[in-house]
Amino acid sequence: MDSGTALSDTPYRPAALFCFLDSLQVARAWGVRPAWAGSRGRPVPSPARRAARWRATAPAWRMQLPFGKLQLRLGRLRPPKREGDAAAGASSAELSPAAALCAWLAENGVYMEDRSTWGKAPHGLLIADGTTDDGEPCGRGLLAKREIRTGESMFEVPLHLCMTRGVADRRFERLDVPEMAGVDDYLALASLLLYEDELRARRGRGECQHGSFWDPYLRMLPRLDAPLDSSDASPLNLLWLWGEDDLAWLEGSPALMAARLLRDKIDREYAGMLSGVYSRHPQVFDTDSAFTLEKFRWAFGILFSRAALMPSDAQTLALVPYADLVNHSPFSDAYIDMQSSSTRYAFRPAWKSRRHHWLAGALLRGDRGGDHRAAPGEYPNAEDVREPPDREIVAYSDREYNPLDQIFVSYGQKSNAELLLFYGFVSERNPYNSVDMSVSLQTHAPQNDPLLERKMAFLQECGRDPHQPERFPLFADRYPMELRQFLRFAHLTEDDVAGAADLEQVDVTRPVSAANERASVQALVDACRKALAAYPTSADEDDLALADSQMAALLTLNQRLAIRLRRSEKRILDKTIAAVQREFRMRGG
Ligand SMILES: C[S@@+](CC[C@H](N)C(=O)[O-])C[C@H]1O[C@@H](n2cnc3c(N)ncnc32)[C@H](O)[C@@H]1O
Repeated sequence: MDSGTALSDTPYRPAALFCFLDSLQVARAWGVRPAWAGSRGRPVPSPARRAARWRATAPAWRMQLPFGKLQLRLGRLRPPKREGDAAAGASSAELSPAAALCAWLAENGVYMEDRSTWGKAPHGLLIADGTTDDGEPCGRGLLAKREIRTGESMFEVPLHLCMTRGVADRRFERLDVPEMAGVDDYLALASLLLYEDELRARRGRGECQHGSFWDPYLRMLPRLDAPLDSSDASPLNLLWLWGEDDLAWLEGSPALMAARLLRDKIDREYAGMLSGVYSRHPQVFDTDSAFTLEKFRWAFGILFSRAALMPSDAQTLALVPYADLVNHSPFSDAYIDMQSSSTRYAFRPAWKSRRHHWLAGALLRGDRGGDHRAAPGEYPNAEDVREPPDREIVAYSDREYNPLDQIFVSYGQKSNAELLLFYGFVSERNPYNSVDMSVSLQTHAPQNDPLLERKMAFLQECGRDPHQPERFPLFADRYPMELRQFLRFAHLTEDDVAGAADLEQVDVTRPVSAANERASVQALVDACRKALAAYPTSADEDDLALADSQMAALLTLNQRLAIRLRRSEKRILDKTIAAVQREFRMRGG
């Protein structure tokens, strides 16, 4: 290199993660919606606009009274009863988790029927236990039960069924833990999840009568101790929860460090809660069983992989039963959001079990149906802590679905490393896959670059820290022009800036000089080669390990995921080298 400035060899640290680590506010810090939200960077039509589009294109039956010929035709379309259909009359303990969830939704005002009724289309979805996308297992998912049209609302889940920050605040206020109102949203929601999950577990052990209001939802959540590669129980298998043996398969990948940092951060958050709120209220937070470090990690894993931050109201972070069964497709434009309720949901004993509850309560003069063993903190219907029923969570379909097609939403435009870190899977055909490249002025060799001081001062004026690396994502088919501009800037020589009063006058948005262009291109190629050399295996070896069925059969799920991730990163680095060199040659370099 002909200048003293160069690409830094600082280890990769994903910018997004670092913002997150600073504040724990994943989505807000990223400036994007997290788990669910699609179309990052693109204008998002409001739910009202989508609803209007849906109404405009809605089939006639959507507007009609729920009887007549059309009703009969729809009746024929009905698929056979499946596990996900609410099994009338059975108690929730006898039902499969999916059926119990559907029954609970129906009891709480969600329209789950197969036939249309006043102003309501038939419920369009069913829960499938083992789904796949592109041949890869996705765990549970939602399938279309009938044809679903573009723009149609696929489901509506009332906000009063969701776990939100507001619910956590009200819940812990009633438990006499006012400090919870002052902690971060994620910490409050994780604590609520652990508290409710302990009620569920105690009910399972016969230690209390009702358990949690969210019992059927909690039963559906993946667990840390569910066996990997199991088809019935779903394991929570996010990268940052992997053991060191599995992480070692990611040597060379930036994701390895990201996983360790995230786990350390969560562990520190736990230590903070343990020495603060939890230890001050031992009667609420049992740190020997319900609020252990392992369970705290589980709760954060659930929040990262399932909680939704609503695009229309970035303040609302929610665990949304049922909606969080939709799997991700990077090709989907659908996302979940919140809107004013289209139905008058009400807390009233209108459904069978509630009517029974209310009747029994009335007969026993307010004894709430004779719940003899209600444990402290047990709220059978949790009505006084739930959100008001004036809003609902919806997702509008971005395409047509045929019966039994799996429906998808987008969790956002995420790289494979982000998908593995926060969701536990890698997408083979992910157009948003990227590898971050770190570049900086090399401060340890200032004597070689007479312009180094000026360059550092200039970066500082631009609001950047010259001692910190700048990170840019490399995609398979593109990289940001800002990366080239930074490299041109880093490699400016005195000849390049001759005649310019200050560095600002040098236009790095286009080639500055032949030598500068050669140096900056070479720096990028060298950085990619260095990143490739950090992996202990080549892309060909990874391909072979996955393609050879005998070798692949010897690998565990996590080993396969690790190989798929690092192979996808190497492909990007290879393609970047080829593209940069081609571009340089085409410009006559
Ligand atoms: C919001 S949940 C979706 C429901 C989930 N499949 C379940 O069994 O409960 C997100 C999780 O689903 C799985 N998932 C979602 N989309 C996937 C995909 N395209 N491929 C593989 N797994 C996927 C991942 O395990 C992820 O952590």
